[in-house]
Amino acid sequence: HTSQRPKVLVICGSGLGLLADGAANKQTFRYQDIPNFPVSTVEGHEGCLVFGTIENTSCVFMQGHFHLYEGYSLCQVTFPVRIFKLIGVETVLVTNASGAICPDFKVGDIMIIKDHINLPGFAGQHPLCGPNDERFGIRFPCMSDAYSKDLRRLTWDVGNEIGCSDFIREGVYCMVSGPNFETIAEARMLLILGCDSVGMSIVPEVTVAKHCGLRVLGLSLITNMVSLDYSREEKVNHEEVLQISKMRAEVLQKMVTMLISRCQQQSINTH
Ligand SMILES: O=P(O)(O)O[C@@H]1C[C@H](O)[C@@H](CO)O1
Ligand code: HPA
Repeated sequence: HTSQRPKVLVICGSGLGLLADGAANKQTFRYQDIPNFPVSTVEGHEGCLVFGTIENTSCVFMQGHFHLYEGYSLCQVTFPVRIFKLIGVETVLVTNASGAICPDFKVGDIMIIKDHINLPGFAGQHPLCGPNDERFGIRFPCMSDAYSKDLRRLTWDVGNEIGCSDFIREGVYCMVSGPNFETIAEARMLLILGCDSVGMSIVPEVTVAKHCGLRVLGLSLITNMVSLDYSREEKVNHEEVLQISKMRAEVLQKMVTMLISRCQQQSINTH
């Protein structure tokens, strides 16, 4: 149904579907119309695939991704990554919303993901469990360099250029299954474990992407401060998460669009 053969996949997190707005020649498909594709069940995830071009790079945007808490298996959650690998994607740019564990972070910060902690993976909820399909990758993939150093460096440069270096951070993202937000004791544990932010997504997709040799960049928008203190009165909710995503969507879209065109100029992604 499309003649586009994207080289870049952008996965849009909660409230970040607008990231596709920077693309030209758009062609949109609803997940529900694609055979065997999961559908989005969460507010802030439109459930559309948008094909388009940025400069001369063919891209596909997933407006909405899938979560364990929706009842999907990790095989279903990561299914699109494998599809796009087969279609010819070489680079995956994942975005999501997360809560800050690092007390120095502020709401609205954009965290470049340097590394992650796969907490569900520790408990056996891992997308690579089961027979290994050698066509995609090896049985025991290395995960110590999941997030491309080149792309992280480029993100800092682009961030400086568009004047948002004040709210760019770099850190460790921890995935929990959700759907509840963390208890204070859990948040304190995550701080001790070395997490800078916590969320409910993208680690399975990144793991599968790395397994099949894709280059990965992860950007996590800090939408709330996670309570580490019993005396703190504020309570996090999804509406607040979506409100902050909306507030930063435009700048993130600018960043993502520039990153993709710079990648092409510097031939970082599509070699
Ligand atoms: O971008 P994601 O989907 O990771 O966003 C977070 C996790 C939950 O889906 C939701 C909670 O507000 O936001
Ligand atoms: O505080 C949070 N915890 C888990 N997931 C999240 N997604 C956005 N904020 C949060």
